[in-house]
Amino acid sequence: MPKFAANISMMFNEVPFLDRFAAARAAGFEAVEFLFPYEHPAAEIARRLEDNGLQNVLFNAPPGDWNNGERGTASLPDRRAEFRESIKHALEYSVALKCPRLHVMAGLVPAGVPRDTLLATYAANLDFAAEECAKAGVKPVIEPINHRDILGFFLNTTTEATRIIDAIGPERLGLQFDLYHCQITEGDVTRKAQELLPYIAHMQVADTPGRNEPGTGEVNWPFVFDAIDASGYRGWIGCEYRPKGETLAGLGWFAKYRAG
Ligand SMILES: O=C(O)[C@@H](O)C(=O)CO
Ligand SMILES: [Mg+2]
Repeated sequence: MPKFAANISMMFNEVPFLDRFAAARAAGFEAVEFLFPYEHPAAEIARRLEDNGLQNVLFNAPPGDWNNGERGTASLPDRRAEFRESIKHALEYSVALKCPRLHVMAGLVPAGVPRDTLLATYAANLDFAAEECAKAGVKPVIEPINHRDILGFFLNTTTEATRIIDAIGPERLGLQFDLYHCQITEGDVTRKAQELLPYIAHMQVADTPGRNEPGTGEVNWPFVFDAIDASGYRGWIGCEYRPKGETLAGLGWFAKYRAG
């Protein structure tokens, strides 16, 4: 049976962030993921997890100035010192939250910098992240993102991602396989999920084209989820979607997967 984690950056926005843990648990989730925990003390988030019997399975390293459009610093040559600090800061949270995966975002391609320079920076930074994460028992992950949601993002395809993962070592760096981005950029999501299994350390889903809950768009999710399960994937699948209406009203698809 596939295991689903609620993405509480997108789901349960009816209540403030710290109250979304209880809301996710009440809806039948045993795990949560979110983009960024840094506005809240790690101890407070740890308490919410504990109080609600939830695991935290993924969050992102600090992405630079998110509110001003930045989407990660891992490929940016002039941000290496900041990148290193961001990984150390993230890992303090990983340890406190007992979170096994850390998403490291590549960043937006800056004008006038050769792609080779960005790639060399990306590789060096990911090697550093892998080293630091390993000491904390965490696996860093990278995610190819489509150009519609994040125009100009450095990492767009699973082929680019697996190339860099092979260079760093698949045991040190994993693929965050977001089927929503894959469906937009590449398609063939079921085959991709099966073929990329050796690289995948986390999955995420949303229906296309609207990025809403499974069943609101073009993908046959029961078929895809059955195939993922049959492939032997036993990791978490994050529900990284914007509910079309109320979060609870859109959880019909989840009824057959919820615990208990
Ligand atoms: O798919 C996404 O958008 C996210 O997983 C993310 O981490 C950054 O936007
Ligand atoms: Mg994603």
